[in-house]
Amino acid sequence: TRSTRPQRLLKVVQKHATRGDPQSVISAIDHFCRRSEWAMNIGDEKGSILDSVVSELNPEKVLELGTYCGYSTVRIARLLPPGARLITLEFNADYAAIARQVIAWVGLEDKVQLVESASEDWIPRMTEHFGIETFDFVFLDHWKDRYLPDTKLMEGCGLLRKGTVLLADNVICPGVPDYLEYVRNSLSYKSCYFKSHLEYSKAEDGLEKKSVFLG
Ligand SMILES: O=C(NC/C=C/[C@H]1O[C@@H](n2cnc3c(NCCO)ncnc32)[C@H](O)[C@@H]1O)c1cc(-c2ccc(F)cc2)cc(O)c1O
Ligand SMILES: [Mg+2]
Repeated sequence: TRSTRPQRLLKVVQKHATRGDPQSVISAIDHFCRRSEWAMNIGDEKGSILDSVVSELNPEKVLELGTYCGYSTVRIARLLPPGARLITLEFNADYAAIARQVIAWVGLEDKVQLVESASEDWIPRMTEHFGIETFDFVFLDHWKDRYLPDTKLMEGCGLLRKGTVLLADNVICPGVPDYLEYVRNSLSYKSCYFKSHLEYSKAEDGLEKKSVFLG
């Protein structure tokens, strides 16, 4: 049977990227998605904004919702200081298998823990299973109708502290209207919008960065 797009993306990484070199993996995936097959990675333009938010924050404990093929996982993990940890949740077994191989290719397994599970099942287990009380940085890039319920779940589980930064992809395209309305009107967040473009496209898209300042 025909291979899947994530399988073809992994082949491109294994053929064109250098083991242990995150930048070469990022470049190989971006080239493939721009020139051969579009895929829903954050991409290079929004990815640079993600890089600057992570670099400025220097987080120790990071949560990513929606791994897909691991492109943003690699972008984030490559910037983390020694001892920092990134937990990424992916409930599709096929995508998780691809992402594990991409993460292994760049040699970032010691910083990244991929949990093959739905976010709503694992957010409540972060403390007892990983000993994580609160996260410093959360990247949301999973189903768009799950950003708001999962944010409320993280609040309810006490995983967000004063200063925790949440960064959400696709706030314009495909869009996350309920999430935007909530975080822009809620008194416990201040937020800013980074205007950009949909990955590998000229369509408008953007990232919304929120920092929790009232615990
Ligand atoms: O739909 C988009 N992303 C979804 C990502 C889903 C990934 O995350 C995984 N996932 C989903 N929910 C959960 C979950 N928990 C929730 C469910 O229990 N727990 C764990 N993992 C979860 C999926 O298995 C996938 O791996 C998107 C679309 C466009 C787009 C724009 C324009 C177009 F024309 C077309 C497409 C651009 C983008 O950047 C996009 O991110
Ligand atoms: Mg996205």
